[in-house]
Amino acid sequence: MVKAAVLGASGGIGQPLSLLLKASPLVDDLALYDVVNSPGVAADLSHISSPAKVTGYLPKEDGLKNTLEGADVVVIPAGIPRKPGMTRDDLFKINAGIVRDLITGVAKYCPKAFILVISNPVNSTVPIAAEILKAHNVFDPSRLFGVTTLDVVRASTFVAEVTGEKDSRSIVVPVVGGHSGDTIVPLLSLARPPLSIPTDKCDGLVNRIQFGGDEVVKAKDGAGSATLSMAFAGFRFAESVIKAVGGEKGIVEPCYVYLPGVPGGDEIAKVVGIDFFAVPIELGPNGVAKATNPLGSINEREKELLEVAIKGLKSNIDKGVEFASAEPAKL
Ligand SMILES: NC(=O)C1=CN([C@@H]2O[C@H](COP(=O)(O)OP(=O)(O)OC[C@H]3O[C@@H](n4cnc5c(N)ncnc54)[C@H](O)[C@@H]3O)[C@@H](O)[C@H]2O)C=CC1
Ligand SMILES: O=C([O-])CC(=O)C(=O)O
Repeated sequence: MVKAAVLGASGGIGQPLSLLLKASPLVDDLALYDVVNSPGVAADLSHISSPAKVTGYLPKEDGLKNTLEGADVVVIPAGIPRKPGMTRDDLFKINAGIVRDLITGVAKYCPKAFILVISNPVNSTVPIAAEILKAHNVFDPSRLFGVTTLDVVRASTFVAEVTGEKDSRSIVVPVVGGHSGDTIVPLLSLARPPLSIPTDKCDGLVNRIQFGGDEVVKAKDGAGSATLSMAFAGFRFAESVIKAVGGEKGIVEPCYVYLPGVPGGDEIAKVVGIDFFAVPIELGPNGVAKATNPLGSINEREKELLEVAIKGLKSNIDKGVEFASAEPAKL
């Protein structure tokens, strides 16, 4: 039995993500939570002929508790998205409190669940989540993930556009660091199969992967940011976690984790000098089975990108940690 919960299920990401989870044979029970419209989304999805039972809850009448009790996987796309001219950090003011309160619910009602944080700024919302879980004495770093899969998906897609590869799924690019602009570090030198792209084109590609989110924000022109590609990416990551927990071996997905607390992470934390960082993670029955370190063999250009990313991440992480200790949840 796998119960998945989506917090922020009525939103631009929440709805298509919930659709993909409902369509998945790997999910038996799907609980949807939002401050608006979640019973409607649940009623709609419940007519789909797939195994998952779907329920929808609002905050009233213990909605968060009912959503989370018994949940194995909790996916969190709740919060406001960007408009043109905004950075992800501009979302902190509103989304930090939303994530803090939802994670407090997770700590109380399903402390052993795998938690997948999509809400931006991921660089800061994941440290907030960690602090809240710590405060409740239920923090298991192997079960808390910042979802950076969209960066990996974009890397495959954009590289394929340059190389002419028809099936972008066959291109795997490790993307490390964080999830915003120059904290995103695509490691093209470690792509599989190896790439033969001229250096000048590499710089353009790296920039497109780092700022791919801006392309969508600009094109949507005030109506939000990536939702459908994020639903695809979020589902891919959730499915990977569910499969690994179910015993499937060899699943590796880059994601943003608390390095000192996960197997193999301590050494990488020493190299980068910060605690939260995305690296390729081998998933297993308990979440993170092993953090892998691709940084030993990167090229000089990538080392420069890494340095910039670490600087930005440091302040994003500190901001999240400070917020969580200054403004503990009121729930
Ligand atoms: N990690 C990533 O790669 C990506 C992250 N995002 C982020 O995902 C978040 C959601 O984006 P969209 O779905 O486009 O926004 P949206 O505005 O369409 O949907 C957000 C949903 O969250 C709900 N919500 C707000 N406060 C809530 C609360 N306290 N409890 C439960 N639900 C609540 C809203 O009612 C709404 O339905 C944004 O912060 C966005 O920046 C977006 C794309 C990629
Ligand atoms: O750009 C945004 O604000 C949404 C996001 O995180 C992405 O598309 O990568």
